[in-house]
Amino acid sequence: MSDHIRAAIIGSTGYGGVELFRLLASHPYVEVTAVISSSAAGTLFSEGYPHLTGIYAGVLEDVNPAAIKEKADVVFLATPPGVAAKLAPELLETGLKVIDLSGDYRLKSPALYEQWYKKQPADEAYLKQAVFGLAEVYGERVKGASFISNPGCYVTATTLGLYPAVKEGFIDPDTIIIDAKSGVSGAGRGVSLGNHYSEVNENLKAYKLNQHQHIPEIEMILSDAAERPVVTTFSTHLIPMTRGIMSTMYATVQGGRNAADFIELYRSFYEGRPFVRVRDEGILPATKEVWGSNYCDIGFAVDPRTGRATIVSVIDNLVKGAAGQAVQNLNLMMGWDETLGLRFVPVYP
Ligand SMILES: NC(=O)C1=CN([C@@H]2O[C@H](COP(=O)(O)OP(=O)(O)OC[C@H]3O[C@@H](n4cnc5c(N)ncnc54)[C@H](OP(=O)(O)O)[C@@H]3O)[C@@H](O)[C@H]2O)C=CC1
Ligand SMILES: CC(=O)N[C@@H](CCC(=O)OP(=O)(O)O)C(=O)O
Repeated sequence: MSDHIRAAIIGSTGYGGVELFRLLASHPYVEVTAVISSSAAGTLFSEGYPHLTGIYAGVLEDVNPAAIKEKADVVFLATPPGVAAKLAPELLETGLKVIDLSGDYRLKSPALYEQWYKKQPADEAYLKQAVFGLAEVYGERVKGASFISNPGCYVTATTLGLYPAVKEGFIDPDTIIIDAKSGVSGAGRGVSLGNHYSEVNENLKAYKLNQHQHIPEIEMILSDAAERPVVTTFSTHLIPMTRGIMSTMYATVQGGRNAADFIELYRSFYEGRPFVRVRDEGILPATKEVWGSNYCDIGFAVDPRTGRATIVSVIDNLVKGAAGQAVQNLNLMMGWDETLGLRFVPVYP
């Protein structure tokens, strides 16, 4: 077990990449030795991100696997879909450890990836090699791995909120409906018509209904929990805030369980996992309560009149939904305490 490593970030000019930099900059065992850009190499990192003035004096570097290997032991890919599919094999072949934040290695079926992402899938041998890092569920597999595929942001909030109830038969998996909402940083730093200020401000929009690329990833995890195929309705909405995801999930309760039973199950399932916090009965979490942190907070309401449970799960999309969970996975990979570099209180208000 090593106690110091050097990290490179590809896609550092994006929101996921710059959030990785923020977290790694205060990690006790990690030094960021390269920030990489495919379009702005040679310019100062702080030029695009003035909040880093006086914090990181280095320039952005080219995407060159051999050169990255000279400077780093682990590389994070915070790049758009399709980039890691091509780049990760080359990075792995140099001997680098790789943590990919994109969706390129999450689905193990190339055909399924092509269907939902409309892009050329990664090589099947590398798809098999990538360990899916939903840390609180598959953390044991992450330990000692050298290639991690970090889960999607919506997927993290949703499946941490559903997995114990499906696994233990508290809800009927065939009745699940997921209503999810994200802040605009979930769409990355690039500007498009759908996410500029006057389109988003004072507005609430549903998008990608029945077509969201996270649907097969959610179904992969729920099917694993149920030990049979599960399909689900998953609806996404864009809300006028910067960070945060709330997944509100509805399902028919089995076995007459009440909210107290759910709370007891979840507290037991996530015991010893410091980043999942289960609210007391009658208290539902809000996105602001996890803002800037690696927490996933979960609350329950069970309606005896309808026989349905409502599960509310919140995360910060850029932390637990992306960079924070990637750092958590690095900690698990390296055999370190999973909270290293992530022990901070949410920003409030
Ligand atoms: N935003 C979020 O909340 C979450 C994002 N993700 C995933 O993480 C990844 C990054 O997302 P996000 O940071 O939001 O996106 P951004 O659009 O903000 O950033 C992506 C960065 O990737 C770089 N890039 C683009 N093309 C290439 C290429 N061919 N080779 C190398 N680098 C390239 C660009 O930088 P440059 O031009 O400088 O190279 C760009 O800044 C995506 O796959 C996203 O789906 C996952 C969970 C949550
Ligand atoms: C608000 C918003 O647009 N969010 C993005 C989340 C994208 C993402 O995180 O993509 P992958 O996890 O698939 O890499 C979306 O809904 O597509």
